[in-house]
Amino acid sequence: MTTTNKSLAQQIADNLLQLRQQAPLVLNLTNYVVMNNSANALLAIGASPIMAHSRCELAEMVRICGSLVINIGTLDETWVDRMKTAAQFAVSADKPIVLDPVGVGASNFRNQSALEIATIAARGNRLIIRGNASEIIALANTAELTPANAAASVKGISKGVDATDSSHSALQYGQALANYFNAEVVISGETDFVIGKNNRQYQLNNGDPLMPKVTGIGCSLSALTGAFAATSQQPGLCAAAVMGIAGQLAAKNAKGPGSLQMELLDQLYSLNSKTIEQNLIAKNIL
Ligand SMILES: Nc1ncnc2c1ncn2[C@@H]1O[C@H](COP(=O)(O)OP(=O)(O)O)[C@@H](O)[C@H]1O
Ligand SMILES: Cc1ncsc1CCOP(=O)(O)O
Ligand SMILES: [Mg+2]
Repeated sequence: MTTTNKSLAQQIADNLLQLRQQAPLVLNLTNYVVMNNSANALLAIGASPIMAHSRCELAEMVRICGSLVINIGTLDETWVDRMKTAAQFAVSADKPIVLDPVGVGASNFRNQSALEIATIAARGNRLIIRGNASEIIALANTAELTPANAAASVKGISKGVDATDSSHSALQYGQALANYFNAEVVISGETDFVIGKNNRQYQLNNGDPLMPKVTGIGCSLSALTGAFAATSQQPGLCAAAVMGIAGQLAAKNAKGPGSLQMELLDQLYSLNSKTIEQNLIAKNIL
C-alpha cells in the first residue's frame, strides 16, 4: 500500500513507530509550570527530552537536537532573548521549531514577544505554531492578519492561559497565520484543527473535557509536536491525534484531574496502531 492510499490512522501509526525507533532529542525552552509534564509526555511517547536555556550551551544543544520547542508560558526579558537566540540557531541549523504562544492575548508583552519569536523562527520555513483558539486569534491580530470574513463574536482574549474562544472561530485566523509565516498551525480545543502545508487541513474530535482541567496538557501537545517534527512529515496531525486519543482513553480510567495526569502518561506509552485505528476521529477537510 502506498502512503497516499493508507488511512489517516495507518499513517499516524507508522509515524509513531518511526518516532519510537528514532527517539529524537527534543530541546525545550519551556515554562516553569510544565517542565515536568512535558518531559514525561515526551518520554512516554518514546522521545528524549531536554530542558535547557543557558546562553552558554544553546548553540551546542540546538546542534544535537532533532527539534526545538519554544513555549513562552513564564516569559521574562531574559527568556525572550534566549528564545530568539535559540530560534536563530535552529534556523541556521535547519531544525524544525514549534512555538507555543502561551497566554498570548493576555498581555502586550506576550503578544509582541510571540510575534518577534515567530518572525525569527519562520525564516527557516520549518515553523509550527500550536496554541489554543484565543492564542491563535490574538497572535494573528498582533500580526494585523485579521481575516475579513472572521466571525464578529471572536475575541482572542485569553483568560490567562485558557481559551475563551472556540477552535472553529479561530480557523480563519489560523489559516492567515499559516499563510503569513509559511507555517503549520495547530489549533487545539474541543475540536482540534491542523492547518498543514500543501493545502492540507484536518479536523480531529478526540480528547475529553477533563483535559483542560490539568495544567500543561496543551504544552505537552506542543512538545509532542516537536517530537513528530523531528521524525515525520505530518507533525501537527500526529501529535494532535496521539494526544487526543491518549487523553480520551485516560479519561475513561480517571477519577478526576489528578488521576487523568497519571493515566495520560500510561496511555501515551501504550498507544499502538490498534488503539489508533479503533479510536481516531479525524478527517481531511480540504
Ligand atoms: N473540551 C474538550 N474536549 C475534548 N478535548 C479537549 C477539550 N479541551 C481541550 N481538549 C484537548 O486537550 C488538549 C490541550 O488542548 P487545549 O486545552 O486547547 O490547550 P491549552 O492547554 O494550550 O489551552 C488537546 O489535545 C485538546 O484536543
Ligand atoms: C498555568 C500557566 N501559567 C503560565 S504557563 C502555564 C501552563 C499552561 O499550560 P497549558 O497551556 O498546557 O494549559
Ligand atoms: Mg497552552
